[in-house]
Amino acid sequence: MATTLLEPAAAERPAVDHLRPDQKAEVLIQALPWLERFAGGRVVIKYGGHAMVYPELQRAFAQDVLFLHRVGLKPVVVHGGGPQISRMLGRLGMRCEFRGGLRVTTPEVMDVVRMVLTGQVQRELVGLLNAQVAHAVGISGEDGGLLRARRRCAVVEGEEVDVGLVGDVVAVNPQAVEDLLAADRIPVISTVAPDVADPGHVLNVNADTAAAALAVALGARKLVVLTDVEGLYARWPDRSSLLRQVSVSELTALLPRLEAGMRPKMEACLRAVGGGVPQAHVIDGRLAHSMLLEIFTAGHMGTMVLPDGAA
Ligand SMILES: Nc1ncnc2c1ncn2[C@@H]1O[C@H](COP(=O)(O)OP(=O)(O)O)[C@@H](O)[C@H]1O
Ligand SMILES: CC(=O)N[C@@H](CCC(=O)OP(=O)(O)O)C(=O)O
Repeated sequence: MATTLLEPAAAERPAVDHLRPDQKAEVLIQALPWLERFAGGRVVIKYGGHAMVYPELQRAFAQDVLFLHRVGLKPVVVHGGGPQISRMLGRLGMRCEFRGGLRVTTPEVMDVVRMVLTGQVQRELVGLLNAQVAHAVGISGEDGGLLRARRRCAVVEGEEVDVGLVGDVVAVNPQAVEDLLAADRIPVISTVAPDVADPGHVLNVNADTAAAALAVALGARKLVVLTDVEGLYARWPDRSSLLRQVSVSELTALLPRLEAGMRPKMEACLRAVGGGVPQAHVIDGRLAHSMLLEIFTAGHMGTMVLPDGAA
Protein backbone atom coordinates (compact mmCIF):
# COMPACT_ATOMS: atom_id res chain seq x y z
CA MET A 1 0.00 0.00 0.00
CA ALA A 2 1.27 3.50 -0.78
CA THR A 3 2.80 5.40 2.12
CA THR A 4 1.40 8.87 2.74
CA LEU A 5 2.96 11.80 4.54
CA LEU A 6 0.69 11.45 7.52
CA GLU A 7 0.64 7.69 7.66
CA PRO A 8 4.15 6.25 7.48
CA ALA A 9 4.70 2.56 6.76
CA ALA A 10 4.67 0.26 9.77
CA ALA A 11 8.42 -0.32 9.30
CA GLU A 12 9.00 3.36 10.13
CA ARG A 13 7.24 3.30 13.51
CA PRO A 14 9.61 1.62 15.98
CA ALA A 15 10.65 5.00 17.45
CA VAL A 16 7.28 5.14 19.24
CA ASP A 17 6.82 1.41 19.74
CA HIS A 18 9.62 1.21 22.29
CA LEU A 19 7.52 3.40 24.62
CA ARG A 20 5.27 1.77 27.20
CA PRO A 21 1.53 2.40 26.72
CA ASP A 22 1.46 4.82 29.69
CA GLN A 23 4.37 6.79 28.19
CA LYS A 24 2.58 7.01 24.84
CA ALA A 25 -0.53 8.26 26.60
CA GLU A 26 1.55 10.78 28.55
CA VAL A 27 2.93 12.28 25.32
CA LEU A 28 -0.62 12.78 24.04
CA ILE A 29 -1.91 14.18 27.34
CA GLN A 30 0.99 16.64 27.58
CA ALA A 31 0.18 18.01 24.13
CA LEU A 32 -3.40 18.91 25.09
CA PRO A 33 -2.81 22.29 26.82
CA TRP A 34 -0.64 23.41 23.89
CA LEU A 35 -3.25 22.27 21.37
CA GLU A 36 -5.83 24.31 23.27
CA ARG A 37 -3.57 27.34 23.66
CA PHE A 38 -2.69 27.59 19.98
CA ALA A 39 -6.00 26.43 18.45
CA GLY A 40 -6.85 28.69 15.50
CA GLY A 41 -3.60 30.63 15.99
CA ARG A 42 -1.33 31.57 13.11
CA VAL A 43 2.21 30.28 13.17
CA VAL A 44 4.70 31.68 10.66
CA ILE A 45 7.39 29.10 9.93
CA LYS A 46 10.60 30.17 8.25
CA TYR A 47 12.05 27.09 6.56
CA GLY A 48 15.71 27.82 5.83
CA GLY A 49 17.56 26.44 2.84
CA HIS A 50 20.05 24.66 5.08
CA ALA A 51 17.23 22.90 6.94
CA MET A 52 15.81 21.39 3.73
CA VAL A 53 18.83 19.52 2.40
CA TYR A 54 17.92 15.91 3.32
CA PRO A 55 14.77 14.25 1.90
CA GLU A 56 13.88 12.61 5.23
CA LEU A 57 14.03 16.00 6.98
CA GLN A 58 11.89 17.56 4.26
CA ARG A 59 9.36 14.80 4.79
CA ALA A 60 9.38 15.31 8.57
CA PHE A 61 8.92 19.06 8.01
CA ALA A 62 5.93 18.43 5.74
CA GLN A 63 4.42 16.06 8.30
CA ASP A 64 4.79 18.72 11.00
CA VAL A 65 3.14 21.43 8.91
CA LEU A 66 0.27 19.11 8.00
CA PHE A 67 -0.09 18.11 11.65
CA LEU A 68 -0.39 21.77 12.71
CA HIS A 69 -2.98 22.34 10.01
CA ARG A 70 -4.92 19.19 10.89
CA VAL A 71 -5.17 20.07 14.59
CA GLY A 72 -6.53 23.54 13.84
CA LEU A 73 -3.55 25.88 13.78
CA LYS A 74 -2.94 28.10 10.75
CA PRO A 75 0.60 27.46 9.52
CA VAL A 76 2.12 29.92 7.04
CA VAL A 77 5.42 28.76 5.49
CA VAL A 78 8.02 31.29 4.35
CA HIS A 79 10.86 29.47 2.64
CA GLY A 80 14.51 30.30 2.04
CA GLY A 81 16.79 28.65 -0.48
CA GLY A 82 20.19 30.29 -0.07
CA PRO A 83 22.23 27.09 -0.65
CA GLN A 84 20.03 26.15 -3.60
CA ILE A 85 20.57 29.61 -5.20
CA SER A 86 24.32 29.35 -4.60
CA ARG A 87 24.40 25.90 -6.21
CA MET A 88 22.58 27.17 -9.30
CA LEU A 89 24.89 30.21 -9.56
CA GLY A 90 27.83 27.79 -9.40
CA ARG A 91 26.37 25.63 -12.15
CA LEU A 92 25.94 28.72 -14.30
CA GLY A 93 29.52 29.83 -13.58
CA MET A 94 28.30 33.00 -11.82
CA ARG A 95 29.85 34.76 -8.85
CA CYS A 96 28.36 34.06 -5.42
CA GLU A 97 29.19 36.48 -2.62
CA PHE A 98 27.65 37.36 0.78
CA ARG A 99 28.28 40.49 2.81
CA GLY A 100 26.94 40.84 6.34
CA GLY A 101 24.76 37.74 5.77
CA LEU A 102 23.14 39.15 2.59
CA ARG A 103 23.78 38.00 -0.98
CA VAL A 104 25.39 40.54 -3.28
CA THR A 105 22.65 40.67 -5.92
CA THR A 106 23.40 41.98 -9.42
CA PRO A 107 20.53 42.05 -11.98
CA GLU A 108 21.82 38.72 -13.40
CA VAL A 109 21.95 37.15 -9.91
CA MET A 110 18.42 38.48 -9.24
CA ASP A 111 17.13 36.52 -12.25
CA VAL A 112 18.60 33.34 -10.75
CA VAL A 113 17.27 34.12 -7.23
CA ARG A 114 13.75 34.57 -8.57
CA MET A 115 13.95 31.47 -10.75
CA VAL A 116 15.28 29.22 -7.97
CA LEU A 117 13.02 30.51 -5.17
CA THR A 118 9.70 30.70 -6.99
CA GLY A 119 10.36 28.18 -9.77
CA GLN A 120 12.19 25.45 -7.92
CA VAL A 121 12.26 25.55 -4.11
CA GLN A 122 8.66 26.73 -3.72
CA ARG A 123 7.38 24.21 -6.29
CA GLU A 124 9.13 21.32 -4.54
CA LEU A 125 7.83 22.36 -1.14
CA VAL A 126 4.26 22.75 -2.35
CA GLY A 127 4.54 19.35 -4.06
CA LEU A 128 5.76 17.75 -0.86
CA LEU A 129 3.00 19.29 1.27
CA ASN A 130 0.37 18.33 -1.28
CA ALA A 131 1.47 14.70 -1.62
CA GLN A 132 -1.55 13.51 0.34
CA VAL A 133 -4.16 16.29 0.44
CA ALA A 134 -3.72 19.43 -1.67
CA HIS A 135 -3.92 22.18 0.97
CA ALA A 136 -0.75 24.10 0.10
CA VAL A 137 -0.66 26.99 -2.35
CA GLY A 138 2.55 28.75 -3.38
CA ILE A 139 2.71 32.52 -3.77
CA SER A 140 5.53 35.03 -3.93
CA GLY A 141 5.92 38.51 -2.49
CA GLU A 142 5.05 39.75 -5.97
CA ASP A 143 1.57 38.17 -5.93
CA GLY A 144 -1.46 40.19 -4.88
CA GLY A 145 0.80 43.04 -3.71
CA LEU A 146 1.85 40.87 -0.76
CA LEU A 147 5.27 42.46 -0.13
CA ARG A 148 6.94 45.71 -1.09
CA ALA A 149 10.59 46.33 -0.41
CA ARG A 150 13.14 49.12 -0.43
CA ARG A 151 16.82 48.68 -1.25
CA ARG A 152 19.02 48.25 1.79
CA CYS A 153 22.73 47.98 2.56
CA ALA A 154 24.53 45.32 4.56
CA VAL A 155 26.49 46.25 7.67
CA VAL A 156 30.05 44.90 7.75
CA GLU A 157 32.26 45.82 10.72
CA GLY A 158 30.01 48.76 11.47
CA GLU A 159 30.18 50.11 7.91
CA GLU A 160 27.28 50.17 5.44
CA VAL A 161 28.08 48.22 2.28
CA ASP A 162 26.13 48.19 -1.01
CA VAL A 163 24.84 44.69 -1.83
CA GLY A 164 22.89 45.57 -5.00
CA LEU A 165 19.28 44.50 -5.51
CA VAL A 166 18.63 43.48 -1.91
CA GLY A 167 15.53 44.78 -0.19
CA ASP A 168 14.00 45.18 3.22
CA VAL A 169 10.22 44.79 3.52
CA VAL A 170 8.55 48.18 3.96
CA ALA A 171 4.92 47.19 3.39
CA VAL A 172 2.84 44.01 3.63
CA ASN A 173 -0.63 43.64 2.18
CA PRO A 174 -1.63 40.32 3.73
CA GLN A 175 -4.98 40.05 1.91
CA ALA A 176 -3.77 37.32 -0.47
CA VAL A 177 -2.60 35.24 2.51
CA GLU A 178 -5.79 36.03 4.46
CA ASP A 179 -7.82 34.73 1.51
CA LEU A 180 -5.84 31.48 1.48
CA LEU A 181 -6.15 31.03 5.26
CA ALA A 182 -9.89 31.70 5.08
CA ALA A 183 -10.09 28.90 2.49
CA ASP A 184 -8.20 26.58 4.87
CA ARG A 185 -5.08 26.61 2.67
CA ILE A 186 -1.43 26.48 3.71
CA PRO A 187 0.35 29.45 2.10
CA VAL A 188 3.95 28.79 1.00
CA ILE A 189 5.67 32.10 0.35
CA SER A 190 8.81 32.99 -1.66
CA THR A 191 10.53 36.20 -0.66
CA VAL A 192 10.97 38.15 -3.87
CA ALA A 193 9.37 41.61 -3.66
CA PRO A 194 8.73 44.57 -5.96
CA ASP A 195 10.90 47.63 -5.31
CA VAL A 196 8.73 50.52 -3.96
CA ALA A 197 11.03 52.99 -5.68
CA ASP A 198 10.86 51.17 -9.01
CA PRO A 199 7.81 48.84 -9.09
CA GLY A 200 8.81 47.29 -12.43
CA HIS A 201 11.78 45.67 -10.71
CA VAL A 202 12.09 43.11 -7.97
CA LEU A 203 14.41 42.84 -4.99
CA ASN A 204 15.95 39.88 -3.21
CA VAL A 205 14.63 39.83 0.35
CA ASN A 206 16.27 37.66 2.99
CA ALA A 207 13.69 35.05 3.99
CA ASP A 208 14.15 35.63 7.73
CA THR A 209 13.39 39.33 7.25
CA ALA A 210 10.31 38.62 5.17
CA ALA A 211 9.04 35.98 7.62
CA ALA A 212 9.21 38.51 10.46
CA ALA A 213 7.32 41.16 8.48
CA LEU A 214 4.65 38.61 7.57
CA ALA A 215 4.36 37.34 11.15
CA VAL A 216 3.67 40.90 12.32
CA ALA A 217 1.20 41.68 9.53
CA LEU A 218 -0.70 38.42 10.10
CA GLY A 219 -0.84 38.79 13.88
CA ALA A 220 0.96 35.46 14.30
CA ARG A 221 1.12 33.75 17.71
CA LYS A 222 4.63 32.57 16.97
CA LEU A 223 7.46 32.94 14.51
CA VAL A 224 9.48 29.72 14.23
CA VAL A 225 12.76 29.87 12.30
CA LEU A 226 14.25 26.50 11.33
CA THR A 227 17.97 26.49 10.64
CA ASP A 228 21.04 24.25 10.80
CA VAL A 229 22.20 24.95 14.35
CA GLU A 230 20.57 24.27 17.72
CA GLY A 231 19.78 27.94 18.23
CA LEU A 232 21.65 31.15 19.05
CA TYR A 233 25.05 30.78 20.72
CA ALA A 234 26.20 33.73 22.81
CA ARG A 235 29.83 32.96 21.93
CA TRP A 236 29.75 31.23 18.53
CA PRO A 237 31.16 28.64 17.91
CA ASP A 238 31.38 27.70 21.60
CA ARG A 239 28.69 24.99 21.81
CA SER A 240 28.32 25.40 25.56
CA SER A 241 26.98 28.96 25.06
CA LEU A 242 23.52 28.11 23.64
CA LEU A 243 20.93 30.66 24.80
CA ARG A 244 17.63 28.99 25.70
CA GLN A 245 15.80 32.27 26.17
CA VAL A 246 16.71 35.87 25.42
CA SER A 247 14.84 39.16 25.89
CA VAL A 248 14.57 41.91 23.30
CA SER A 249 17.04 44.14 25.23
CA GLU A 250 19.54 41.34 25.71
CA LEU A 251 19.37 40.41 22.02
CA THR A 252 19.65 44.04 20.90
CA ALA A 253 22.88 44.31 22.90
CA LEU A 254 24.20 41.05 21.39
CA LEU A 255 23.30 41.85 17.76
CA PRO A 256 26.40 43.85 16.71
CA ARG A 257 28.60 40.88 17.66
CA LEU A 258 26.65 38.31 15.64
CA GLU A 259 28.11 36.90 12.46
CA ALA A 260 26.77 36.35 8.99
CA GLY A 261 23.69 34.10 8.76
CA MET A 262 22.66 34.51 12.38
CA ARG A 263 22.39 38.28 12.16
CA PRO A 264 19.38 38.46 9.77
CA LYS A 265 17.73 35.69 11.78
CA MET A 266 18.03 37.48 15.09
CA GLU A 267 17.11 40.83 13.50
CA ALA A 268 14.00 39.06 12.26
CA CYS A 269 13.15 37.75 15.74
CA LEU A 270 13.56 41.26 17.15
CA ARG A 271 11.37 42.71 14.44
CA ALA A 272 8.66 40.11 15.03
CA VAL A 273 8.58 40.44 18.82
CA GLY A 274 8.94 44.25 18.57
CA GLY A 275 5.93 44.19 16.23
CA GLY A 276 3.71 42.32 18.68
CA VAL A 277 4.39 38.62 17.98
CA PRO A 278 4.50 37.13 21.50
CA GLN A 279 7.35 34.64 20.86
CA ALA A 280 10.00 34.04 18.22
CA HIS A 281 12.07 30.85 18.12
CA VAL A 282 15.19 29.73 16.32
CA ILE A 283 15.25 25.94 16.29
CA ASP A 284 17.30 23.12 14.78
CA GLY A 285 15.82 22.03 11.46
CA ARG A 286 18.29 19.11 11.36
CA LEU A 287 16.36 17.42 14.14
CA ALA A 288 13.30 15.69 12.69
CA HIS A 289 10.01 17.07 14.11
CA SER A 290 11.73 19.84 16.10
CA MET A 291 8.80 22.11 15.23
CA LEU A 292 6.22 19.76 16.77
CA LEU A 293 8.35 19.38 19.87
CA GLU A 294 8.69 23.16 20.11
CA ILE A 295 4.97 23.86 19.82
CA PHE A 296 3.39 20.92 21.64
CA THR A 297 5.73 20.06 24.49
CA ALA A 298 6.88 21.87 27.60
CA GLY A 299 10.59 22.76 27.77
CA HIS A 300 10.95 24.52 24.43
CA MET A 301 13.55 23.81 21.72
CA GLY A 302 16.38 26.08 20.58
CA THR A 303 16.37 29.79 21.45
CA MET A 304 13.21 31.67 22.37
CA VAL A 305 13.04 35.48 22.02
CA LEU A 306 10.54 37.18 24.33
CA PRO A 307 9.51 40.79 24.96
CA ASP A 308 11.28 42.47 27.89
CA GLY A 309 9.67 41.46 31.16
CA ALA A 310 7.88 38.39 29.72
CA ALA A 311 10.35 35.77 30.95
N1 LIG B 1 26.00 33.17 17.29
C1 LIG B 1 25.67 32.20 16.44
N2 LIG B 1 24.88 31.20 16.84
C2 LIG B 1 24.51 30.22 15.98
N3 LIG B 1 24.90 30.19 14.67
C3 LIG B 1 25.71 31.16 14.20
C4 LIG B 1 26.12 32.22 15.06
N4 LIG B 1 26.89 33.06 14.31
C5 LIG B 1 26.95 32.58 13.06
N5 LIG B 1 26.24 31.42 12.98
C6 LIG B 1 26.07 30.67 11.72
O1 LIG B 1 24.78 30.96 11.18
C7 LIG B 1 24.37 29.80 10.43
C8 LIG B 1 22.86 29.86 10.17
O2 LIG B 1 22.57 30.85 9.19
P1 LIG B 1 22.32 30.46 7.64
O3 LIG B 1 23.48 29.63 7.17
O4 LIG B 1 22.04 31.71 6.90
O5 LIG B 1 21.06 29.49 7.77
P2 LIG B 1 19.68 29.33 6.96
O6 LIG B 1 20.00 28.78 5.61
O7 LIG B 1 18.90 28.39 7.82
O8 LIG B 1 19.01 30.70 6.87
C9 LIG B 1 24.81 28.67 11.33
O9 LIG B 1 24.96 27.45 10.62
C10 LIG B 1 26.15 29.17 11.86
O10 LIG B 1 27.20 28.71 11.02
C1 LIG C 1 19.32 39.00 0.42
C2 LIG C 1 19.54 37.54 0.60
O1 LIG C 1 20.57 37.13 1.11
N1 LIG C 1 18.55 36.73 0.18
C3 LIG C 1 18.60 35.30 0.28
C4 LIG C 1 17.21 34.77 -0.03
C5 LIG C 1 17.06 33.30 0.29
C6 LIG C 1 17.21 33.03 1.79
O2 LIG C 1 17.09 33.89 2.64
O3 LIG C 1 17.49 31.71 2.04
P1 LIG C 1 17.94 31.06 3.44
O4 LIG C 1 16.88 31.30 4.41
O5 LIG C 1 18.08 29.62 3.07
O6 LIG C 1 19.26 31.67 3.85
C7 LIG C 1 19.64 34.70 -0.71
O7 LIG C 1 19.80 35.24 -1.80
O8 LIG C 1 20.24 33.68 -0.35
